[in-house]
Order: sequence, then C-alpha cells, then structure tokens
Amino acid sequence: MRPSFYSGWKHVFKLDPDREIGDDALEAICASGTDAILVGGSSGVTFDNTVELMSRIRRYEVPCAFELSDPACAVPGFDGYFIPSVLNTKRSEWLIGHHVDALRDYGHLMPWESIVGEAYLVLNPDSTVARLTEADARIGSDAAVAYAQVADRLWNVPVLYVEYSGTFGDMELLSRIRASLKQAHLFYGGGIDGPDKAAQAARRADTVVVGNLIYDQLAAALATVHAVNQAVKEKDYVLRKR
Ligand SMILES: CC(C)=CCC/C(C)=C/CC/C(C)=C/CC/C(C)=C/CC/C(C)=C/CC/C(C)=C/CC/C(C)=C/COP(=O)(O)OP(=O)(O)O
Ligand SMILES: O=P(O)(O)OC[C@@H](O)CO
Ligand SMILES: [Mg+2]
Repeated sequence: MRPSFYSGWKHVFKLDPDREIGDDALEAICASGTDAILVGGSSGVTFDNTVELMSRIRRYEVPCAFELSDPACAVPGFDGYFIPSVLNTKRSEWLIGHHVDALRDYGHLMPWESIVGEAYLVLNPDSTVARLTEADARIGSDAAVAYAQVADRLWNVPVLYVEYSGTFGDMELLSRIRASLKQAHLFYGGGIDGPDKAAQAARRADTVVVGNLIYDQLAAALATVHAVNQAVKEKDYVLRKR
C-alpha cells in the first residue's frame, strides 16, 4: 500500500529552512487550521537548519512533512517525506539520476512507509528551482498536459506538483491538467498572494501550497486557509448536485 498521509490535505503552508521566521509568526501558521506544514526549499537547505525548523514546528499538533531534495538533509522525525523529481528538466539527474545515486547508497535506510514520490512540473522560468534544475519552463499548454499525463497515466505517480514558485500560474492550464489526470493527487504552488488566488487554485487542485506570502504578508497568508476551505466546500456542493 502506498502512503497516503497527504490525501486529505487541501491547504498547506511551505516553510523554507533557509528563511527566518519568528516564534509568533510560526505559532500563527501552525495554529491557523492549515492541514499541514511542508518543509522544503530548493537552495540553502541543510541538515541543521531542517532539524531546527522541524523541532520548532513539533511544538504544535499540525502534521509536518519534508520535501527531501538532498540526501545529506535526511532528518528523521517528520510525519512523511516527499521526494521530488522534475519532469521537464533538461538534465536527467533532477529527474532520476540523483535518486539512483541516493538509493544505491542509502536504499537500505529508507522508511518506505512514509515516503512518497512527487513529480514536479516547473512552469516559472525565473524561479530558483527552474534555474537549478534547468527546467524547460517555457513549454506550451499542450506539452504541459502531456507531461502531466506521462507522469499520471504512464508512471502512476502519486503526486503531481504544478510549480509556479514566485508567480501565479495559468489557471486555465491548471484546469486542463486537472481534467487530464486519472489518479495522481494534484498540488498547486506559486504566487498565491491572498484569499482570491488561493480560492482559484483550490477550485482546480487537490492541495494548495502557500509559501513566500508567509514571509511577505503574514495576515494575507493566514487568510488563505479559510479561502481554500470555502472554495473546496463550494466545489464539493456543485459536484454533489451534478
Ligand atoms: C529519514 C530518511 C528519509 C532517511 C532516508 C535516507 C536517505 C538519505 C534517503 C535519500 C533518498 C533520496 C532518493 C533523496 C533525493 C535525492 C535528490 C537529490 C533528489 C533531487 C530532488 C530535486 C529534483 C531537487 C530540485 C529542487 C526541488 C524540486 C525542490 C523541491 C522543493 C521546492 C521546489 C521548493 C521551492 O523552494 P524555493 O526555491 O525556496 O522557492 P522560492 O524561490 O519561490 O522561495
Ligand atoms: O512561494 P510561492 O510562490 O507561494 O510558491 C509555493 C511553492 O510552490 C514553492 O515551492
Ligand atoms: Mg522559498
């Protein structure tokens, strides 16, 4: 059986171990009613800053998972682990190469019951993750849907993550990707700057991820929790009436 600790998540906050957050802000985030805290970043993540952030989050009851993007940062004690692969990278190491190296060396240590593969479709060419992984983020919509279908229908990935980190994405494309999926759980992240954009994403994705806004405008970030829950209720109501 695949781990499914994330299956009921509608809203999550993503905290970056490489960024500072004060105790009051962290408490507000953890007690906000969000479904989980996702710890991750594409640069500057270390074992030490991950342990520090995890132990601070652990003061609260909210579930807490880690996006493991470097074997040197494999910190035990999270409720679950996501291991990202970038679908539209031009360099195969970010799709599979680093993973093979890590499993060759550490495969015997893997807590498989709490590990989930995460297929990233990186669509903001100016994001750190796009630059790091040399993602071909300027693909058109037809190609983006095709990537999503390869991951979902051919590879049966558990999670597809549509990543616009730093900018709000094309919601029409997100709808097309949603409609094309057979089984993958759909994460959306990028450029959510308040309740309105959070609701738009929640109408299409299974899980909405709010990142930078936490550090830029905490009150607006907190307001996204209610907006997502409300949008999901309305979506469920419409689906039930059909
Ligand atoms: C306790 C435990 C789990 C033990 C297991 C033992 C062990 C060491 C296992 C290793 C297993 C393994 C297969 C590891 C992965 C190896 C690896 C290097 C994979 C590559 C991952 C990858 C594609 C990284 C690229 C970056 C990426 C996609 C990161 C995800 C998070 C993300 C996009 C954050 C966005 O952050 P940021 O850049 O900060 O965004 P902003 O700029 O907008 O702020
Ligand atoms: O920081 P933002 O732009 O909200 O993006 C969230 C998340 O998708 C980043 O991996
Ligand atoms: Mg970040």
